[in-house]
Amino acid sequence: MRRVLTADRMRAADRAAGDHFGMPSPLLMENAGRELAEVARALGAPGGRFLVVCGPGNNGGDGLVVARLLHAWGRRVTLVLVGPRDKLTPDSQRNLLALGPSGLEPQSLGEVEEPRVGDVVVDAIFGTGLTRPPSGEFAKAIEYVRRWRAAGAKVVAADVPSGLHSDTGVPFDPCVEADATVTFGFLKQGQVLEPGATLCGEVRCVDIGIPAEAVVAHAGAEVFLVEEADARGAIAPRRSDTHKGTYGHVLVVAGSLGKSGAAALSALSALRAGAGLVTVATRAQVVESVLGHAPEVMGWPLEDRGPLGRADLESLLAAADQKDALVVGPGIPRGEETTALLGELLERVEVPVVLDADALNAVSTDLGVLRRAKGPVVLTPHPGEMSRLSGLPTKQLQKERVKVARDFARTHGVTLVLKGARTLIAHADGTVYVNPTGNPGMATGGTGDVLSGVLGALLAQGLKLPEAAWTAVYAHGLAGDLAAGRRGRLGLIASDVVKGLCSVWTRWER
Ligand SMILES: NC(=O)C1=CN([C@@H]2O[C@H](COP(=O)(O)OP(=O)(O)OC[C@H]3O[C@@H](n4cnc5c(N)ncnc54)[C@H](O)[C@@H]3O)[C@@H](O)[C@H]2O)[C@@H](O)CC1
Ligand SMILES: [K+]
Repeated sequence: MRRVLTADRMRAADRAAGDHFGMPSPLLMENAGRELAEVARALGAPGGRFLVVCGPGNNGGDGLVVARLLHAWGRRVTLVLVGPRDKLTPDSQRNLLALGPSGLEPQSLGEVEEPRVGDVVVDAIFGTGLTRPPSGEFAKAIEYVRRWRAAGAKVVAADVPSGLHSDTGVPFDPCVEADATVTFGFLKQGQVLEPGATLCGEVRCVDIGIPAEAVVAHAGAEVFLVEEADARGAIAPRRSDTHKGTYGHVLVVAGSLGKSGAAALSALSALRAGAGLVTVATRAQVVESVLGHAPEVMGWPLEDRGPLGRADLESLLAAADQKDALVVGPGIPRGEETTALLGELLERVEVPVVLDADALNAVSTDLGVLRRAKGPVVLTPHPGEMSRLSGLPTKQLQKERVKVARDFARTHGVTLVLKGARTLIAHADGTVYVNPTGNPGMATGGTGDVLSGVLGALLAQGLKLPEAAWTAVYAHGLAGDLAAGRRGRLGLIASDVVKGLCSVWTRWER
């Protein structure tokens, strides 16, 4: 797990480094500038030019250090300073002064000779201090950097590409697009969320002397980026003295006429994610077609009677008996009584329950049912379903995914998996995990059913929340990545992701 900070928490860590750990800000800036200069140097072609564009804040100060060092290393440097000189921060003023002996004089944007292939642009206009849309000469400078990149120069951003909001990952207009971003001390939220992650290019987090102890732990407000070792480490190797009972029995409540495939995908994925046994509870008329897709799955026929309602409760409770986890929702027939049915089911079932698809739409009409749950509950909405759950327009919630996911998980005492590029896993205690795996090829029908099955299987095998959730999401995304590696993204379908799961386990068993 890598800790991910907001701009506020990063500022607090910077301050603490100076106040309590003997690392004052000028020293941090020097370290930051040196690390950045080294990355820039490695990115440039021999004999290439370095264009360093500095803004008014400390991010610009980092750029001034870069200009001084690259010049001292014998490189050709062009320096641009955007904004009034007398408004520079004290640390930046100091570094402007330190440029004196080099004879480097800041130029204006219009004077600069266009960079070419092999040249490097160092973007030090804005960092974590950007709070509003860049305008005037700042916007113009960002447009120049974008143009120079289009002309073939490599762009390396200091801390954050200028124009990107370092908390939300949402860019202002305009925003720099970088080939690499060198970030200082700790990852920032905006670098691990999309579209920020893409705008950053390759992110390198460098040590500038801020000790981990300078970051104050904030229970319930932490954000972590999940890494492969975490997910891999959560899956215990199989012991030889085990049997199918060891690996849990998942009940999948899913499917209806025309949607038996959703049930089959979820059930099959649960098996492919290691569940010992999987039973699908579905309307009698579709049981056989579900089993037709997967002979390893068992069927629990529910009397045929349209949408799921109160009359199905007893049969579902009987089906849930002796099960280790439930997955409810993929392709279920939803009607007026479905919400009430789910409420009663949650109230009486003690094992973990994954709510997906139409089960989410059902609970969104009465969120109170979540609080009545006896066991742990995980919800796996895509942004459209999240919009119904939260009452927020999709566009708005996508701009503040961390906050929306965290608030929901806390308020309702559940684990929430908010799907989409960089799926978030928010736990009831407020901790948020960001998943880095997955690709746009997975934007295709049925991949959500696969995720719910994997999650159900891990819960049935005894993984606890939130670990089960971030492990399932990581593995599911990696399965999609490995499948896309073989078949490409465009034609990827959910069944390929199911097969990809096996590639994940082989990779992890090695
Ligand atoms: N504080 C520290 O100890 C360190 C800070 N570092 C650097 O400092 C950066 C943060 O510095 P700052 O907090 O000074 O902020 P920035 O350098 O990101 O710049 C923001 C400055 O521009 C102003 N501003 C914000 N939005 C604007 C807009 N749209 N148009 C015009 N002006 C705008 C702000 O008032 C602020 O003065 C980090 O990203 C990092 O690069 C590093 O040097 C490491 C150490
Ligand atoms: K920057």
